[in-house]
Amino acid sequence: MLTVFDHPLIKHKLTVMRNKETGTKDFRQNLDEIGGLMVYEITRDLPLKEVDIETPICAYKGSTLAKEVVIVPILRAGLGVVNGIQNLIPTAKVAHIGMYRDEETLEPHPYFEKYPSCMEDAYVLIVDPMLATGGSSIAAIDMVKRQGSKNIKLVCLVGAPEGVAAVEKAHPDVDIYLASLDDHLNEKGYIVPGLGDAGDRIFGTK
Ligand SMILES: O=P(O)(O)OC[C@H]1O[C@H](OP(=O)(O)OP(=O)(O)O)[C@H](O)[C@@H]1O
Ligand SMILES: O=c1cc[nH]c(=O)[nH]1
Ligand SMILES: [Mg+2]
Repeated sequence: MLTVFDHPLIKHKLTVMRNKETGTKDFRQNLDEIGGLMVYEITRDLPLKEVDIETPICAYKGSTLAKEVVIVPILRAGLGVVNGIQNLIPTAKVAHIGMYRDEETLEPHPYFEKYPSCMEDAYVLIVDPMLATGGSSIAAIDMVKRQGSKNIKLVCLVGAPEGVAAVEKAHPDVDIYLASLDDHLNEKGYIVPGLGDAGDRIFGTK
């Protein structure tokens, strides 16, 4: 299932990010904020468990999160989405998947993976600002599934129709969330209109 968020705050912040005049600091800040806004909606289905506590006044049956939440950024650019989610879910654990896309072939190349021990039963959010051909996301979902995870969501900011179709075909059980479904990929595999190279804009490496 694909969900594209239609919210004025997300549209406003994404426009700031798309603007080529926006520098690293504001790019990162808006990415943080959009990540938080998206995750607030995405996590409506987070399971809760009942807990007995005492308020200063009386006994109370309350609710706490029933599952571990694991954020899985696809390095490097995915790191830019972690902070905004952790602000809302400070107990979330963070796995890391290192992956770069070959500039010529556009094939994904994994170079690092590290997971917490709770992956099998966790509520997993794979995060990356960009879903272009879908190769990196598909490879990351494959890797997370090899850890035994079943409850996986893919959270990206900007997606291309080609990438969405590829992920839906490879992993029909994984819900995809976007802030914007853009128009197409150009001949170099960049999303149009997009926001350029997200990793470079987050880390100032251009
Ligand atoms: O859908 P795809 O065609 O696979 O492209 C998307 C991937 O490309 C970018 O990463 P990049 O390879 O630039 O690595 P970086 O984050 O280190 O810059 C982006 O952050 C995604 O991970
Ligand atoms: O448009 C794109 C496509 C892949 N990776 C990016 O950072 N931007
Ligand atoms: Mg990059």
